[in-house]
Amino acid sequence: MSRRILVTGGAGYIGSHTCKVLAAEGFLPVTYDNLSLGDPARVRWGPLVEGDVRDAAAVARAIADHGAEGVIHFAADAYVGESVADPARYYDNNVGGMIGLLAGMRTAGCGRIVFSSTCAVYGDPTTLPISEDTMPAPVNPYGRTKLIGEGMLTDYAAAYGLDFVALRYFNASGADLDGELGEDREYEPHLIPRAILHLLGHLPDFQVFGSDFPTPDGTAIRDYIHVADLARAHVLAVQRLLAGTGGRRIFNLGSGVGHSVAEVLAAIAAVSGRPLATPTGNRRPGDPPQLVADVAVARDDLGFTARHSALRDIIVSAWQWHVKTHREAVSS
Ligand SMILES: NC(=O)c1ccc[n+]([C@@H]2O[C@H](COP(=O)([O-])OP(=O)(O)OC[C@H]3O[C@@H](n4cnc5c(N)ncnc54)[C@H](O)[C@@H]3O)[C@@H](O)[C@H]2O)c1
Ligand SMILES: O=c1ccn([C@@H]2O[C@H](COP(=O)(O)OP(=O)(O)O[C@H]3O[C@H](CO)[C@H](O)[C@H](O)[C@H]3O)[C@@H](O)[C@H]2O)c(=O)[nH]1
Repeated sequence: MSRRILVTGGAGYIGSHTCKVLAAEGFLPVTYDNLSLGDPARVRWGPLVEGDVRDAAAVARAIADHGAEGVIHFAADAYVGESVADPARYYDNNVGGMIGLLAGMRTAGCGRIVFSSTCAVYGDPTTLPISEDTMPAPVNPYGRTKLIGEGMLTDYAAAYGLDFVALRYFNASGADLDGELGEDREYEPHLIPRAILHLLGHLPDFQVFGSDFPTPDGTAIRDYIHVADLARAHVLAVQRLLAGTGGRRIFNLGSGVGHSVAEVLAAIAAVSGRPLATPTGNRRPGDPPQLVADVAVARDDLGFTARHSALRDIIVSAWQWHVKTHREAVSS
């Protein structure tokens, strides 16, 4: 029988891609999602349990009913700007979600978890690339809620014997290499899908947020990692926990290469074959100038190296998926 993993947020972007890879690796992913942002149509590789991670009793039931041996916890709110405007929502869902989930796991006797953390825990670091031993100093409520989540894992591990792997992703991007899944949100805040939706005529007001950063071309630099690579890293983390070979660890997940907003837009124009006019607006509050991962620890300890995260590969997969899914707006 396939080993079962409860995947909170499995109806979302990274969660659904991870369920697909889990199934390909012989696991049965049991999606646990309240569908606040998720889409049930993306739950195709295992059952869907509709529920909220803040509901400890429902989490415990889902784990027991499905015999889950571990949890991958994606369910959260994850927009930096929204977290600044409405921190209560973030503390409620992201910290409250951790409280409920970990309580439910304890009740059900499930002691292994892979946690979606973020490079936002680092804030605005001065030394690049960013290694895991950089002192966390988040600059927005979203990053602070994720750092609290990491702290809870450390404390629960010490007190209750929980085993965990926390993965600090840099910029998740791209679409499933078979074209089955992609990045599709009701409100889309991220650079690559926004630029593509703009080119396809679905988003009129696209602009570059700031060209006065202390970077070579003045636009902000990020480390983009393909969602297929992220998904594979989660499977490695789960396998590590199930094997009992050294959890309680934190890993960066990135490509190790930084690209500026201007470089990303040039790549989108090249892949699409369309000129992309890029008006420049103000900086977005809370955006650090540069975030690039040091990937050595994930490579040497987790055995993870990004394979699909060359910028062009990311853009090609995203472009193809959006063209297929959204098509051209009638009047662009
Ligand atoms: N997208 C990125 O670039 C990025 C970067 C770093 C970290 N992360 C983290 O990865 C995780 C997944 O991100 P994503 O981009 O796939 O987001 P997403 O919004 O596509 O998916 C989140 C899913 O969680 C569900 N959910 C939210 N609150 C819930 C709750 N209380 N109970 C049950 N389900 C709930 C939503 O319905 C949705 O399906 C998040 O934890 C996010 O913080 C994302
Ligand atoms: O329309 C847009 C959208 C974005 N940007 C810029 O493009 C870069 C990347 O922005 P994204 O919104 O795609 O990604 P972020 O780096 O802001 O966010 C990512 O990193 C965050 C941590 O800092 C969180 O983890 C978040 O979930 C994750 O998507 C930023 O400089 C942003 O200002 C634009 O210029 N125009």
